[in-house]
Amino acid sequence: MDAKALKIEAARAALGYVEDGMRLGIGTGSTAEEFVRLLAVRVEKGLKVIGVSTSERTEALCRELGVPMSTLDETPELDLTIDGADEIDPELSLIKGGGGALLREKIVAFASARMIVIADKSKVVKHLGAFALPIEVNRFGLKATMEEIRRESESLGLSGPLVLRIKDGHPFVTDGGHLIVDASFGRIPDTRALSRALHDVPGVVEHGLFIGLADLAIVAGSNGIETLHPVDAS
Ligand SMILES: O=C(CO)[C@H](O)[C@H](O)COP(=O)(O)O
Repeated sequence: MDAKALKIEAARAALGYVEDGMRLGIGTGSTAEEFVRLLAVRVEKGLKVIGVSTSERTEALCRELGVPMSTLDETPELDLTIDGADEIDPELSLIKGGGGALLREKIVAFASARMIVIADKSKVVKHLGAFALPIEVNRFGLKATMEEIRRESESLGLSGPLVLRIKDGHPFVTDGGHLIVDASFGRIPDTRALSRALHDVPGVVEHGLFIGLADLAIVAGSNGIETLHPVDAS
């Protein structure tokens, strides 16, 4: 099975957790998009849900396919969020933001009673950090912010290139109007310490470490679907 087929299988399995009447957070990325396509088919057949999207891109797809949508302001408490991830560790801590939607994704996940991550098996790792950590930053004072990120991360023994994300020859701009810096730290031994350190930098809006948010990961591999629960590392 190719990666797309695996994403569809993970999305299909996640649909089994969606119940009539649910308020659903809907993620961003190619796996989340497969989920939206399958959800739309169920909605057409009569499933009643209301969605809150994590990006303009997802919002547009949901509306195009007829999934009823709300906003987080109208619907501030959600039953379940289903979203993809760039990396998933055994605690179900995640790196997210490969698609640049990490801020809204985190706000929506926090507003949800449960979060289910859907992915193909290649996203499952022992330790987070091989995938460059996306950090959403304010445009103002970009260089000073990058310098401060460097200092904070070095104080934790982390180093590596910090690269401003570019798309089509221009800085990538998030739905919130911010920029993304991708930090290639390599293995991140203490994700909580790094999260705190990054939040100490005033120009950092949010980062792509999702710690303690995911309740379940549904991963699809060549041997089928696996359902992963967080392994307590404390
Ligand atoms: O965090 C994300 C977007 O900000 C995505 O969920 C993540 O990048 C995974 O994307 P894909 O399903 O396309 O591999």
